[in-house]
Amino acid sequence: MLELDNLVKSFGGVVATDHVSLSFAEQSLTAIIGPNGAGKTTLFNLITGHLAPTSGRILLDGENIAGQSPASIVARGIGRAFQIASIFPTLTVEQQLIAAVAAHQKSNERMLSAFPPLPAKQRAEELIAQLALGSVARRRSSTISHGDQKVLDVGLALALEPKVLLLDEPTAGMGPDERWAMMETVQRLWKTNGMTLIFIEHDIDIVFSIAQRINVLSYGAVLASGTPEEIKGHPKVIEAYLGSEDAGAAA
Ligand SMILES: Nc1ncnc2c1ncn2[C@@H]1O[C@H](COP(=O)(O)OP(=O)(O)OP(=O)(O)O)[C@@H](O)[C@H]1O
Repeated sequence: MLELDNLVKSFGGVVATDHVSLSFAEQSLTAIIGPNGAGKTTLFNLITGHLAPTSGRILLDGENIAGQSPASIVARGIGRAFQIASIFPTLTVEQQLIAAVAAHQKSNERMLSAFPPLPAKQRAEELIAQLALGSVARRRSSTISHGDQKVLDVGLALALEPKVLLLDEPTAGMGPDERWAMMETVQRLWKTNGMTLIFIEHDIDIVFSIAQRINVLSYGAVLASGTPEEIKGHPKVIEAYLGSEDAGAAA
């Protein structure tokens, strides 16, 4: 349903995205990995409309959305978690989710008029339960843990009911236990909400245990794409990315 076709993005002489062709099946869970500077975030910025590609197509359900504005791409169902929980530090977790749900319902008013949505508060409560944020729901977001703030960021993206959700390093800045808890939450949300989820992650253990498919980028290009088993045994990946220690483990 989401397909990148020969996508290229150059910044002057730097080719950050080098003829990338990838497809993401509906309701799949895919990780994007690669060394620093491999072009992972650039790829997300192209998909969300924050960057226009130099060439190539981004097909969502067959329609080319490459170069459209971020707002129009969000409206088409591609969401992304940003660090927005910290932008409204005086609002509680619950207030932020209610505001996000209400804003989404407002923007879809005409479309939804035939099917009245749940009241925003009720939908926000559902999200709080899914996000396991019940114990902090009435606290200002500036006073909750870094991990909970990142979960709230995911929830604010989910309030827009995306078909495709992009998460750029959801576990960044977390300790090991918090990382696994975060990824369990992400996995649960993915299963419950029936969406296509694509995440960038540096923690290889998390990637191999959670992702259904893994795309490896190197110097902007796709080095390998496959299931965790295929990627673990891929000679180019072992050589360029996993290193000799993991090569031994993967053998
Ligand atoms: N706005 C920009 N202007 C110029 N060069 C850029 C810009 N954005 C990214 N680049 C370059 O494009 C390449 C890919 O960067 P990108 O941030 O996409 O990599 P990444 O894989 O996300 O890295 P990291 O893991 O460090 O976040 C790098 O060489 C980077 O310097």
